[in-house]
Amino acid sequence: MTQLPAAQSASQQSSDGSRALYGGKSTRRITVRDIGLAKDRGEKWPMLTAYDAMTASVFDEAGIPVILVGDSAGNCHLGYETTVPVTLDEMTMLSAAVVRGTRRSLIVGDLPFGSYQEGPVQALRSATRLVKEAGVGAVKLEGGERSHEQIRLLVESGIPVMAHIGLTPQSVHAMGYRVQGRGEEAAQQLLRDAKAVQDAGAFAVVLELVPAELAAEVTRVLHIPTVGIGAGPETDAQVLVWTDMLGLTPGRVPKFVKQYADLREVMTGAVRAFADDVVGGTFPQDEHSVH
Ligand SMILES: Nc1nc(=O)c2c([nH]1)NC[C@@H]1CN(c3ccc(C(=O)N[C@@H](CCC(=O)O)C(=O)O)cc3)CN21
Ligand SMILES: CC(C)C(=O)C(=O)O
Ligand SMILES: [Mg+2]
Repeated sequence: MTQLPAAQSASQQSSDGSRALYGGKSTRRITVRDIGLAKDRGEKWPMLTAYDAMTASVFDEAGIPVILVGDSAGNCHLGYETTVPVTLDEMTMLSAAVVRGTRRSLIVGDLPFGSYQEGPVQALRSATRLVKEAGVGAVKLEGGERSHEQIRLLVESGIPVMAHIGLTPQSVHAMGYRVQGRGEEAAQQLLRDAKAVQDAGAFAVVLELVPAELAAEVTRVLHIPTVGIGAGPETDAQVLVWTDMLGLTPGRVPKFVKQYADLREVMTGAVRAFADDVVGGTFPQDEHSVH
């Protein structure tokens, strides 16, 4: 039996930030339990999507505690128009790559459209693939009251579930990409959805494109963490699609995106410099050659 050094066990009981999800000392893989404890401490945390091992390794090394292998891979990685065509085979392959590229981040795999809507048994079969074949620590699925039986069976089976309510993009053909929870009736429905996923055992819930005041109320009422995207500043966590926040997504991005870099411009400049060098005969030079 290895004994914990005294200094380490003392620091784990302190409130000096050493246990923080972001900026903390621990190098082991983060668990859903750690996520729950962060809410009790009032600690906010960041989440980003990733769809490949290399990008995920950057976020892991930067200390991002939770990485979502989102089905936004459909439009951000695989070239589809929406998330609707994404298959469970595709999500399994991308999730496995993200797990392989990371050491500390909790990896959440998105269940794609059609892989859980038939019912709890189908949901369990699909989630089991992401856990066994890809190695994710949790799965995410869309829907509040309508998905509570799926959430309950997964959680009873030992698979942690992140729920996702408000705008649920897999339902784009039914609801469009519109703000959810506006008006008294829609706000009551969102609150019922939030309580339903918490009661079913979800460890966290994404609130997408809901009014900031309503997201704040849901965050106060729930004991599980809320993860906002277009849901104002009061949620326990914030998530963005990585290609949006780093300026790689072509064309228009949603209004809730803050762009922290312009990777499309950086990459275009570098690629043109390479092409100019090749055409002009200035690459390769002697240092890039073998003799
Ligand atoms: N690149 C990307 N970023 C995302 O955030 C994202 C995806 N893809 N794909 C999956 C879902 C779909 N999401 C979306 C898609 C469109 C809007 C959108 O058009 N929103 C309008 C506001 C609409 C309204 O006010 O009712 C906007 O201008 O922000 C929002 C979220 C979020 N997710
Ligand atoms: C936008 C987030 C929450 C998502 O579900 C995705 O990236 O697929
Ligand atoms: Mg998704």
